[in-house]
Order: sequence, then C-alpha cells, then structure tokens
Amino acid sequence: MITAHTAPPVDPTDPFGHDVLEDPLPLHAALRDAGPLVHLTEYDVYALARYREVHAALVDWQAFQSGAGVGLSNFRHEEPWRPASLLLENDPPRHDAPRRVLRAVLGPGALRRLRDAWFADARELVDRVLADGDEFDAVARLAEAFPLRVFPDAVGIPREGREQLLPLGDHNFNAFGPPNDLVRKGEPRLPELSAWVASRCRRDTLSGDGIGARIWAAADRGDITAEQAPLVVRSLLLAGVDTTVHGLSATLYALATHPDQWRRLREQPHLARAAFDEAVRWESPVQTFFRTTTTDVRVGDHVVPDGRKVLLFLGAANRDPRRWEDPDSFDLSRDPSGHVGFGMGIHQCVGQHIARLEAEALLTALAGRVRSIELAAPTVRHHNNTLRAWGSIPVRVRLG
Ligand code: HEM
Ligand SMILES: C=Cc1ccc(C(=O)O)cc1
Repeated sequence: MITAHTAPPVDPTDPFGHDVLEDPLPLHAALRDAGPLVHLTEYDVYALARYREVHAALVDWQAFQSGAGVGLSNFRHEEPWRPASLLLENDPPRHDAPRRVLRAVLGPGALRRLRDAWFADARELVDRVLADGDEFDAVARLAEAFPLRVFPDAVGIPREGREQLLPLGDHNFNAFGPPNDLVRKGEPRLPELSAWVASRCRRDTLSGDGIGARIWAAADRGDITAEQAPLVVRSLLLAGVDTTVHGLSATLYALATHPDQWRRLREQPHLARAAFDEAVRWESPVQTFFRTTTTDVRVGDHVVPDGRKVLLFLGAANRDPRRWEDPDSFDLSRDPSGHVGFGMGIHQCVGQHIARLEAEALLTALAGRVRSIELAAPTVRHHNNTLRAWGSIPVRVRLG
C-alpha cells in the first residue's frame, strides 16, 4: 500500500461545460501547469493532462482499465446504457479476439481494395462541389459528405438512412460524458437510432463483399462468436464516422487558416497524410476518454485509489510543451508521430489507417484543383462531450 504524501491540486472547472467545449485550451493549460495529477472536484474524478502521464496511462491497461467503461459512468456500480463495446470497453482477454478480427478486416488488404475507388470518389465529390461555386461549407459538403459516401459502402450497409450515423455517433460520444444537456438532447431519438443501428449489424442486411460481411465470416470460422459479430460491426459504425468527419474538418480548418501550409501541401501532395496526422494532433477530434484504476496507482507524489475514474485529456497531451516544440503551431514539417489523437497501446485506434486513407483521398483531390482556400465567414463549433467538433467551416476557394 503506497501512502499518499499530499492530496493533488484540485480544479473546480466543469470540463464538459459549454465554455470549455467552445474553447478547451485555457483549461488544458491550467491542468498541465497544476501538476502531473489533478483532482476535478466537479465530478470527483482525477485528470491527467500532460503527455507523459496520459501516454503512461494509455499503455498501462492493467492499472488503468477500460473494462469499467471509458466514460464517466463506472460499470462496477452502474449498468452500461447500451451493451458494452467488446473492444473499447473491454480489457484482455475478452478484448483480444474482437481486436484481432478488426485488425485483419481493416488491414492492408482492405486499404488496397478501397484505395482506387476512394480516390476516384473524392475527385468526383470535389468536382461536384467546385462546380457549384467558389464558396461553400467545408463541413457539410466535404468533411461529412465524403465519409458518409465511402465508409458505409465499405462496411456494406445500405444507402438509405445512413445519415442516421451522424446523430447516432454524436449521442454515443456525448454519452461518455456526464448526463448533461448534450446527452438529454439525444435521448428522444435513441430508441429509433438504436434499433436502426442494430438492424444494420445483422448479417442479412450487410452486403456480401463488405467489411461487415468479413466480420461475420470470422464468426463462421470461430474467430469470434456469432453473438459477438454484430457488436463488432456496431463498433465500426459508432467509431468510424463522426471521428473521421471531425478529423477531416479539423484538417480543412487548419489548412484554410494556414495558407503557407496549404501551399506546401500543393507543392508536395505526398504530405496529405502528414497534414491529417498533424491536424489530429493539433485539434484532437477525440478530446478525452476515461479509465478506471484497478489498484492504488502512484502518479507523481500522489496516489489514485483503486476503482477511481481518471479522465485522460488527449487534446491537452497533444499540445504539451514538455513533449512538443511550439505545440500550438500547425506545421507540416513537424513529425507528429507519437501523438495520442488515436490513443496508444492495446486500444489504439484500429481504424486509423482507414481514416488516413479517407483523408489522403480527399486532400489529394482538393489540392489537385484548388490553388488557395480561406475562411469566407466565421466558423461554428458543434459541442460534444467527447469530440472537438465543427458545425460549419465556410470557405472560399480559388481554382488553378
Ligand atoms: C480521425 C478519425 C479517428 C480518430 C481521431 C479516432 C480516435 C480513436 C481513439 C482516441 C481511440 C482509443 C480509445 C481508447 O483508448 O479508449 C480509438 C479506438 C478505436 N477506433 Fe478510432 N478514431 C478514428 C477513426 C476510426 C475509424 C475510421 C474506425 C473504424 C474503421 C475506428 C474504430 C475504432 C475502434 C473499433 C476503436 C477501439 C479499439 C480498441 O479498443 O481496441 N476509429 N479511436
Ligand atoms: C474512438 C471512438 C470509439 C467509439 C466507439 C467504439 C466502439 O463502440 O467500439 C470504439 C471507439
């Protein structure tokens, strides 16, 4: 038993309050400066905001488990509001087989199969958007439109009704936070959306050649059970849309507000993937996730007792000056590898290469047609308890 020398510094701020969701940077700086561990009195949880401690907690899945949920709700005391994810909300060994299946179906073979079609789709979408004029909302016309066009097709779900994936994901990410107004906002449609997504995970509604069908084929082989298959498909649908929508939004916002970086991308189109990863570091579309301690854990001079919730501020870690030089700058010459925008360790994003391929396809198509891109009007944020999200990013482009 480690005895705590002193209680960690406290911070009364509500990290899920609208002022923080509008601009989290001041809170992130305050938490990093307060110390390696902070106690958030608003919810009586602990917080890690520095890169070193966030990284250490992400890779130490034994002491910082996901199996009690990665939201504020502690599954040791409360039932999950929906069947727990076999990946996100499970630890080894239950986590292992579903992870192996998703790593396989989202691996190099899938990327090779999808690449040419996604690059062609991106060119077609960009041509259509540019034909409509030189001013448009980059969120609606590009960041939302492209993932909703290509990803559900790749999974194998039917076209009609797929726009439901956005409110479904939005609520799912809100539900990792406290039961606040954002969660209440999504509750009226929850029964309908839950029934809809469950229907999309059934074998008979998935097209025979998609990623979803390959998950069911893994169940046929006994790699996972038939009961697990729909939940593994559900993971793709809950994790794979809103995240990429706001990752692309962040990238387009960063490029529209840094003309020198846009010029660099135009000159060197192979930087498209680096631009996406640097934007994921800079904006961190997934801002936070919780863990639960499985024993008394020492952090710095303090101890987090067993069974406590610890909020990992991925966004704060990605701008920690202790880890990053000039962290607040968006710079394509930086090496962003090591950022925790996709997590780290055994739960690190299993779909990150799919997201990078979507980004590479869209950015390559855009850079091929657009000489300059700039904001045409003020941007609007979309508040979510977990996602750093965008409502609209009005842009003006010049072709050439
Ligand atoms: C910009 C886009 C994306 C971002 C920022 C993102 C972020 C993350 C993060 C931070 C985690 C770690 C969660 C944790 O440690 O508790 C994660 C896990 C996961 N992501 Fe992504 N993700 C993105 C795109 C995708 C896509 C496109 C897919 C599906 C094709 C996907 C599927 C998953 C799954 C299934 C997990 C759980 C992995 C596990 O627990 O083993 N994500 N993602
Ligand atoms: C990073 C987001 C995320 C959301 C849901 C799931 C899941 O339901 O497995 C996994 C990752």
